[in-house]
Amino acid sequence: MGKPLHKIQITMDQTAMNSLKFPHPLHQSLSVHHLSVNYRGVEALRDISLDIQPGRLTGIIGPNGAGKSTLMKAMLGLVPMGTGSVVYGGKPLSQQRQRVAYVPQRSQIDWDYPATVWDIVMMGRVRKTGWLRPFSGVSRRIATQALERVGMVEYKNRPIGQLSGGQQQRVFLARSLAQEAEIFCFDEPFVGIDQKTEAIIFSLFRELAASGKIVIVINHDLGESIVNFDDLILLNQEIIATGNRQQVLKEDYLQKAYGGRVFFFAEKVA
Ligand SMILES: Nc1ncnc2c1ncn2[C@@H]1O[C@H](COP(=O)(O)OP(=O)(O)OP(=O)(O)O)[C@@H](O)[C@H]1O
Repeated sequence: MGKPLHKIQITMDQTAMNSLKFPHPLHQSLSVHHLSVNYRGVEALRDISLDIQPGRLTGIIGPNGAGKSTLMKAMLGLVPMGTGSVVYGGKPLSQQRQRVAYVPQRSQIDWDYPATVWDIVMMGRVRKTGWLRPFSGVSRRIATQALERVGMVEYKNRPIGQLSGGQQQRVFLARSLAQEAEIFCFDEPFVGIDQKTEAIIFSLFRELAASGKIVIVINHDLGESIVNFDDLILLNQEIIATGNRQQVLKEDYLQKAYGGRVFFFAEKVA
């Protein structure tokens, strides 16, 4: 590939540079072994096995109904697995929920819930603080810093329902930052947001990955933004392909996942 190769080179150099700049003390991958999920007898996921690496921005892609959200939820113990296991640092992830920050799809959040921006971000500190205990000064500082990082600190007293979609997404991102997690999971964070906010969110994801976190993002959009991902999991009930972006964005894999509906764009974005 003459022209696209140039693009690949730049991205690979960037990733390599990040690894050098930010050593990853944890170096623990997240491993999924033979995971399957059935909803009332209907198979949603079949025999999924994969490894997700820290320090990389990992995207889960696939057509509507492929099981992307189900995979994320099953990994986090939010829907029951039929078979399989999910292991992090030698232990089941379900026993280590405090290490995980999860932001669900917008449609699964009750935006009429009477909470301010500050309330939402402080929810990220509840596990570290304990229920019904007052938040410490440290927790308040961490929450403020998280809001500053997403550029939302001046909105801290606003009811969450009164913000735009992009602002709401940034607040939930701040809540996940306040959790000080090791594994970050985002289900379709770019739905209904403008390109500027998308760029801000991607740069935060990249920062998280560069600091050695596991960052997993479901992304239904196969447009140019796909170049932001280091690794991809291409799914359609089963794994079609996993690996780095160049390994996954191949015409035959995409056609297998999407059928005839996908036009060949792999050279352009890989
Ligand atoms: N709670 C549920 N009960 C029954 N079936 C479900 C449930 N949740 C999802 N499914 C089914 O499981 C399959 C996978 O759904 P899932 O939401 O994981 O796919 P997805 O890839 O995230 O889709 P989309 O891109 O449309 O969000 C679909 O056929 C869906 O209808």
